[in-house]
Amino acid sequence: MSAVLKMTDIDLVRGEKKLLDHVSWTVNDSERWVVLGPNGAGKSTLLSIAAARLHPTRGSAEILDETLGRVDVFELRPRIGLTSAPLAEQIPARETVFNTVVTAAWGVAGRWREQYDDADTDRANVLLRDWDLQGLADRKFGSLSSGEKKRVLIARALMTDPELLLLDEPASGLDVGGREDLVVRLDELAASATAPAVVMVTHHLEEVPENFTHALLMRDGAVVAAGPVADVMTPTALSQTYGLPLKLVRVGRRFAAFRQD
Ligand SMILES: Nc1ncnc2c1ncn2[C@@H]1O[C@H](COP(=O)(O)OP(=O)(O)OP(=O)(O)O)[C@@H](O)[C@H]1O
Repeated sequence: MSAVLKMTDIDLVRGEKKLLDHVSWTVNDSERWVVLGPNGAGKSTLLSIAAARLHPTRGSAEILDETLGRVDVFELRPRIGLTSAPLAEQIPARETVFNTVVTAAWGVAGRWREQYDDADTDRANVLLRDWDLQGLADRKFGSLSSGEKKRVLIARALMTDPELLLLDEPASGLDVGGREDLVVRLDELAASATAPAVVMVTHHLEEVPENFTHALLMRDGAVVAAGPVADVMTPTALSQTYGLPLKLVRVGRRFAAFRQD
């Protein structure tokens, strides 16, 4: 077991505001983490540091054995898969599904004059098959349903065969059927011994796949609790995180939370 992510005493300050406050967190290569916390808790900010898109103001962030600030982030980023709403917005609506996936090999969002070799094409085709997208390869990204777009973006994030996969609210905006379809697919990924380490930010406990192993709870830029799901996903820790009394319901190895009156 080795660490793919090691944050030590990280602060991130913008103006007067501390977006992250003394955050220490380690993710090992076989782990699948969910990050939970109320709006504005700092989840996306933390993920942006893990994705080598933001630097901490203080503290150290080691990503895949490289230290942020001492590494060329353009060499590091292809080793990290990322999906997020801002990245999705960069995909041109007229781009095809195949090109949306394959262009991740060059780290660009729209195909232009880059050359792709057979290995790139083969990898993109495997991912389209794995994510049940082969029938949509020639469709324009902008014409897809929300669920199809989410699958394309995850396939794209996996294009470079990353060692760390970061998913920022991958199921946002999906209906129950779309959510369940995605949760099952993410669960299969989480259960796979060949999958990279996974970190997923979500607002909804129902979206946590069964095979996710660890949870990080955040509030006001700070860590409330971090560790194995069984230790961390408790009514007490979740109530503290969200600032209201919560009842936790377990269905098998899935969760839901409701206000405790
Ligand atoms: N550049 C910035 N300057 C000042 N404040 C910022 C900046 N970027 C983010 N923030 C603030 O930092 C806080 C944390 O934002 P972040 O997006 O990380 O939270 P989050 O937990 O992902 O929230 P949500 O669940 O609503 O997406 C928010 O209060 C946000 O307004």
